This record gives sequence, C-alpha cells and structure tokens, in this order.
Amino acid sequence: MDDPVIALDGVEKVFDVRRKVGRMRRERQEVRAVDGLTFTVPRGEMVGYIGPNGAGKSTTIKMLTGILNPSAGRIRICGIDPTRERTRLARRIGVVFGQRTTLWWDLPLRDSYQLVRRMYRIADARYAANLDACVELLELGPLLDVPVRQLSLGQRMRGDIAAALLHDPEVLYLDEPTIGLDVISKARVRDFLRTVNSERGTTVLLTTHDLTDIETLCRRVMVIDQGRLMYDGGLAGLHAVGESERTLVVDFAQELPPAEVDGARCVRVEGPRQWLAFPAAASAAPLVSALAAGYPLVDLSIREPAIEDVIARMYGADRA
Ligand SMILES: Nc1ncnc2c1ncn2[C@@H]1O[C@H](COP(=O)(O)OP(=O)(O)OP(=O)(O)O)[C@@H](O)[C@H]1O
Repeated sequence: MDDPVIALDGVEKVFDVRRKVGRMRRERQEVRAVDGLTFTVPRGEMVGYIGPNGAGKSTTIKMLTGILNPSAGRIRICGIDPTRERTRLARRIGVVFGQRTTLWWDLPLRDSYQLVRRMYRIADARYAANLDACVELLELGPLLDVPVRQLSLGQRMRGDIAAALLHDPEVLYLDEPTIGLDVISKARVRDFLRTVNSERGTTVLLTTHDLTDIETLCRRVMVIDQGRLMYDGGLAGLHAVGESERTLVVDFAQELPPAEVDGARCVRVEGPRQWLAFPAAASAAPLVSALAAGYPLVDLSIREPAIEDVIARMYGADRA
C-alpha cells in the first residue's frame, strides 16, 4: 500500500504568550494549541477536520504547510518534513484560507494567475489545461478581467480555489472554504471540490463549521478540541456518539395539537407550523410518509444540527 500522504505523530504546538497581570506586570503563559496529535490520511481521501472555536484547527493546518513549526512530534506530507523543506513542499500542496485571500487585491484574476504560474514555474500546456478546467467548472470566465477587490466574496473564493490548484497539488488544505457564502455559491464550491477529489485524486483536509460541507464531501471526519483528537470516523458515528438530532419543520393546513408520529417528538408549535426532532442517523422518509398519511401536510423542510451542537452533545455524552 501507498504511504499516507499526511502523517502526524505526537504533534504538539505550544505558544508562549505574555498576559497583562494588574497594571504593570506581564506574566508568561503557555497556550497548548495542539496537544499530541497522531493521525494519517491516505492518498485521495477527503477528510473533515472540525472542532469548536480555538480548538487548534488553523494551527494544525499552518504546521502542515510549514508556516508554523511544531514544538514536538513528527509531520510528513508526501514524505516531506514541512519545517525543513517548506519550499519543496509548496509545490505539492495547495492552501485556501476562507477568511483571507492569496490573490493580489488590485490585479484582475487573470494577472494573479499569471503570477502564480511564474511562482510555481508551471509549464505552459499544463497551466492552460488547469486554468481552462477551473474556469469552466467554477464559472470564472466573466470574472477573469475583474480586479479582485471588485469580486463578491463567493466569486473571490472561487478565484482563490482555482489559484490553489493551478500547479496540480497532491494535497489541498481548505480552511473554512464556504464561510460567508450564499447557498448557491456553497453548492458550486462543493461540486467543484468533489470533482477535483474524484477526478484528480487530490487528498483534501477540510475545516468547516458547516455540517453540510462535511455531509456532502467527507466520509471521514476528525473532531479536535483543546488540541486533542476526540473522534476519528464516519459522520454517522459522530451523530451516534453525539446523539444528535435533525429537525423536520412541517407546515400543516391549519393549527393542530402537537403531531404524534413514531420516531419523532414535537419540540415546538407556532400556528400551523411544527418542529419535530428525530435522531440524525435515522432516515426521514418513514416520518414524512406517516405525516403525509395522517395529517393535512402543506410543506416541509429538514434542518441539520450545527456542528457545534453535535460536538457539544458529544462531550456531554462523553462526560455522562
Ligand atoms: N500565534 C499565536 N500566538 C498565541 N496563541 C495562539 C496563536 N495562534 C493560535 N493561538 C491559540 O491557540 C489556540 C488554537 O487556535 P486555532 O486558531 O488553531 O483554533 P481554531 O480551531 O482554528 O479556531 P477557529 O475555529 O476559531 O478558527 C487558541 O487558544 C488560540 O488563541
């Protein structure tokens, strides 16, 4: 079998911070952002990397790119030590930070891409083919001559993702790639990532607060909290551990007493609208059939639990 593309063994990152104590005094304090992380990711896998705010996700990604050095432990990306060979590694990886752009603010996308081409010394034919594919799949054609500063957040994000892929990286790190995007832009970005992963076999590590990103893209999810790996497995398992629930929001033709159906419980009633909670790992289909058969159903939608809720419940379950 191939060696894993991403391999961490006992990785730690401790920041030294100075905190103000009283009016004059400053005290040194250690912040253990990453605390003994060990995991591997095989080639071609797309993994969700989630956790609450301040859990250590961005710090991990920065270490995997070589921007930050680990305080302890061993990291290998495509067999390369990011700390020692950051430049060699840069040719093999692509990075997208949702909160920041790597594009040149005053330049049109087309010129930014030319700079990327020169930086990575991408061969002409390969550059043209990759740019064409990105332009088509991310619908960038009409945007190529627009300065980055004039792009909407969703357009800029698509531009950033294309920039990260022009040099054919084997590994792609995505830090909140759908943050702040509208529903259509999110769907477009997800479709694109799925295509890149399946057609190019790119290994992807994805951090997000959006559970739908994980559900549509990742079969494996890792949860970290306080720098430690708390869960590594399928999304269904995460729901089971967290005992999380989805909510069916139903509109009836008139106001009714709380609906009674097997496998769900009514948690809220507002006029003709009711909220029915059911286990996230269960199928909604039998529930919908039972409601349609027994009630004057007008409309319905399903709400997914937020990752924070799933994780909060998971820790709750852990402590119980
Ligand atoms: N350069 C730094 N100096 C000192 N402390 C830092 C530094 N970078 C991160 N930290 C601390 O390390 C911890 C982990 O931060 P990190 O940004 O990795 O979390 P995160 O999981 O990415 O959070 P978020 O979801 O909010 O982006 C936090 O306590 C943070 O305050």
